[in-house]
Amino acid sequence: MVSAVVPTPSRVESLAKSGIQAIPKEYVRPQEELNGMGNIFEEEKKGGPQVPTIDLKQIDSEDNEIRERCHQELKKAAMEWGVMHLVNHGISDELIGRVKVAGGTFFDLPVEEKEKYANDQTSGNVQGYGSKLANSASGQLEWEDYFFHCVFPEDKHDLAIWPKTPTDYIPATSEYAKQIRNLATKILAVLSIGLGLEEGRLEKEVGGMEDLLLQMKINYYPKCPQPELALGVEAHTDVSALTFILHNMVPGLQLFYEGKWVTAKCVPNSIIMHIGDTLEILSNGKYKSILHRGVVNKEKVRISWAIFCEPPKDKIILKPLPETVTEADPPRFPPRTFAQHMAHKLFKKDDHDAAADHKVYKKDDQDSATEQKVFKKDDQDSAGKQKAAKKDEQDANAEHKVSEKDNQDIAAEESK
Ligand SMILES: O=C(O)CCC(=O)C(=O)O
Ligand SMILES: [Fe+2]
Repeated sequence: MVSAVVPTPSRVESLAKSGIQAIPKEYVRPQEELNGMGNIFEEEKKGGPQVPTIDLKQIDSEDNEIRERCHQELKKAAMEWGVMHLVNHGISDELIGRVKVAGGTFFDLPVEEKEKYANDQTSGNVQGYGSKLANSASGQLEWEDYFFHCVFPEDKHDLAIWPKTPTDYIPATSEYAKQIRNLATKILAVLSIGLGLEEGRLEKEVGGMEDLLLQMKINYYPKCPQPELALGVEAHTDVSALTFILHNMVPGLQLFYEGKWVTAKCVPNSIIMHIGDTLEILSNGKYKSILHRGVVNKEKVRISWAIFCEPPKDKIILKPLPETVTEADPPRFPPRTFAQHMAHKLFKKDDHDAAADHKVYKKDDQDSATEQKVFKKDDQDSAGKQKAAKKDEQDANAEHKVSEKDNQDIAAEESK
């Protein structure tokens, strides 16, 4: 008798729908990444420190005092948390509803239909429908599929690769991207003023209207039979300047704040905004890029729509702006282009993974002793802040995030 060849599903959605009770070992994360994870619905109800909610209604108020109060709150949240729920952000619920329906309808298509949009990471084509590559036997996978594409500026986006179904996908998503771009300008102005800079400064430093690139990643997290063993998105900081996130009101986002994982509550009509590494660098660490991860569950599919606002890869050298540096507070980050910054994070990947990926990585900052003294930001941040667990290069491009985690740090921190 000829034994049937069972195709290995390459999409997490297919795996989830196959009825398996136990997840394949590639999706089982090491114990130190899972400590204190809990059931996400229970976690969402917990008290303790909460991601701040910032009301932007008065961001442009004519009244100096009222406007100032709004600006101060935004600045404080960017400095203390580096992540916040934005409300009264000026983007209509109707448009946001359309974006969610469009993305949701696309992901409701059969996997075979979505495969027509599959990206090809091996040839460097990261745009389209994808999942993290199973690049080695020990490679860790994430419990999600995604759709990734550039959404702004218009001369850099390629509508040919955007979903054609549903028909509202393109109009809704491009209009949303345009409005997010304008919101980014306003936020960057407030954050510039918050550093004592002229209001257009950060906008210019990240590339302005022409060069700041907006990339959308729709994260689709299927139901997971063993959510306590998996991660939808592993712990990382975003490399972007700013990231704006919508979701389908299913909890899943966790932030590593003061040594503990805090679950973001689902705030109606809000947009979650992250400060990414780019602004952390430009502000010499005054604005924080917070470590975060995506947790999955058994009961509900979770979808999130992240727009990463990123400086051009090679055109701009990112380094602390002179105005943010003093003798007492020297530069915490060495000058690097955005591409170099991403590569540097990848270099910090541990040797074991590096071998598995058939790439040569240097150990964390061993390249320069001087650099370690002046620029070792991870130490300054907090002993508890987790570092290093990495993505392969294509994945990092596709997901515009690079994970950071030091297993011992996590174990030490979370066993407290
Ligand atoms: O799904 C989320 O809420 C967060 C996803 C995320 O962190 C990312 O795509 O970089
Ligand atoms: Fe992220």
